[in-house]
Amino acid sequence: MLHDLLPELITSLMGAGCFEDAATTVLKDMLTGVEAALAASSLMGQGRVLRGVVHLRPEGGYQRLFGLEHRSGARVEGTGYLTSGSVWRWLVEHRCSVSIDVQLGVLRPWLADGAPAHVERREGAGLPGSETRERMLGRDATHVHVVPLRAPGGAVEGMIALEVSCKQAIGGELVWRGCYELLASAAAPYLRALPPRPATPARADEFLPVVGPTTASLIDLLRVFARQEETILISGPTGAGKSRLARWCHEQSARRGQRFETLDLLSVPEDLQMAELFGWKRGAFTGAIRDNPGAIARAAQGTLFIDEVDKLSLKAQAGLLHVLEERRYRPLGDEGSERRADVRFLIGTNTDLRAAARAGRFREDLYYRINVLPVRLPPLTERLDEVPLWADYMLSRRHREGGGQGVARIGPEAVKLLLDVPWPGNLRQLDNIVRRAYALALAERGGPGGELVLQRGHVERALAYEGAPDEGALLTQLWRAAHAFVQEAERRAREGAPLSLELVEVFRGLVLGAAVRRTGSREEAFTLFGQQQLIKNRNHHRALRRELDRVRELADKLGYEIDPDLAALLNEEVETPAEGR
Ligand SMILES: Nc1ncnc2c1ncn2[C@@H]1O[C@H](COP(=O)(O)OP(=O)(O)OP(=O)(O)O)[C@@H](O)[C@H]1O
Repeated sequence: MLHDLLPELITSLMGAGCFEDAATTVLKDMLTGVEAALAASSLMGQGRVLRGVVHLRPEGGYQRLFGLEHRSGARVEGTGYLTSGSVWRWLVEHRCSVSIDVQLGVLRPWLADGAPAHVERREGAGLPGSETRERMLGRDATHVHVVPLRAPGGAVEGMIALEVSCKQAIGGELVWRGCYELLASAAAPYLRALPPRPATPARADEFLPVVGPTTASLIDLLRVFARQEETILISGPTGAGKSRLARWCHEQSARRGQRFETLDLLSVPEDLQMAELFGWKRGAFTGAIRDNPGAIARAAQGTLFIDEVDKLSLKAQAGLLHVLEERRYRPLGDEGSERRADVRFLIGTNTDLRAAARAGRFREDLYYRINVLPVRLPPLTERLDEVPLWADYMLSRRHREGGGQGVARIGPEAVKLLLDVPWPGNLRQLDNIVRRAYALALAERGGPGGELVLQRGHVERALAYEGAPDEGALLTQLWRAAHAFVQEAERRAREGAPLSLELVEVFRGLVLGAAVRRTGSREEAFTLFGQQQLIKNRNHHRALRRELDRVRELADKLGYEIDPDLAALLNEEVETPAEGR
């Protein structure tokens, strides 16, 4: 009986040095239990135990995956075995074990300690989709038993899946006798707390030039995920490297060599999201003067990375859900039948999608559909061991690009300083700092040349620029604001109340207004933009009022609630001091 194995299991777990040791221990016991149950049943000699897999995936992303399988009479490690996203969802919600008849797609919940609940769920959430079933059958699994791994508060943070091949039991009863939940509870604290086995030095490459000790196990996991066809959800703060990692996943997948497309939803106005995704036929909407294939068609046979997925409108979310489930889509304005979407989807976000789903901003079903293989890329401050490596890589790249000879390296004091920066902009910010520091070092030396060492002073000065907005980023933000403006104008035009182009000039008023609020002085605000002459003639009050009138006019026209700071400014400006002429 599995019960009898418990004391020995705990002793072994106490001696385990890493997650993989603990996973091996508990899987061995469970697989032995399944074998014994099969042998004691009427199916004796008719079924085979295939493998067990431990998944550790607390909220936020997968942390570990480990499998043990029977091969030629021996148990060997294997990791590429995923269970079903919908079963995971079911487990999180119901927190009890389930067994799945893969062929029939029947899911049977079990009560604690192996008593089957008398419910057969043939419909609704929890049933593995047909793709998942095919994948499981493809590796011979006809029956899967899934046991939750719980955190102390009861939340499910992982699962153990045991797979059996027994064609005779399809549609019938495969008996999972034993107390798998008990063993899982005993093992859960060790599985959650033990560190991963020290990873073999990760291979850096052209697409992922740095893999530090902290992310090595995450990258190993992602390498396994990349080879599947399932959707990977990459979350992480802005600038952490999600887009580059998505590209790397494509290069690790069977689709490498095919197209890799990115659809960054931050730069696509809501009205055009569906069109950008699915493409359109000429005349599908005003301005559609020729056919456009759309991102899915452009990525055909390859990979499509949809970044900032949380920016999708609810309508476009429904469209994406359809294409993820049915693998079919139709371009806008196309009267023909739906087209097949032969694309592997990778999804990026820097927000908490689960929270967005709870708040009703993101469809829950879509969240679960894309949350099959979630990974969280930590902020740079959680992987400080990578800072010197990335800085070194970025510096050498810059040096090479600039035609520099010899090596460029970072002095030890400069490295120390880099380790103290909070890095809100993550790798992107680090790259900017390194570029600036390099430019300063070059300027100091009087131009390019041979070997170069970045000193602490260079980095200090580069960091001092941080408060100042990067010109490129500023232009990008203006570009996005322009899109938002045009989108609003389009909406109004459809309603027969077009916005006047004059109102575009509202931006000047907003800038001056912001300057007044920040400096607390009209004079300082105008001086900031070189308008001393206006001040001298005491015309700046009138100029400001004119500009702010435009802002007021736009605010009235749009009828939206405006930022309280802006509202205060507009009210404050009603009275204007005496002016010159
Ligand atoms: N694998 C990489 N190789 C080279 N540079 C990288 C890599 N990953 C990140 N970087 C650096 O970090 C910057 C940000 O990376 P990336 O655009 O992938 O981040 P992100 O997480 O997708 O950001 P956002 O959420 O803002 O889209 C890059 O422009 C580059 O300077």
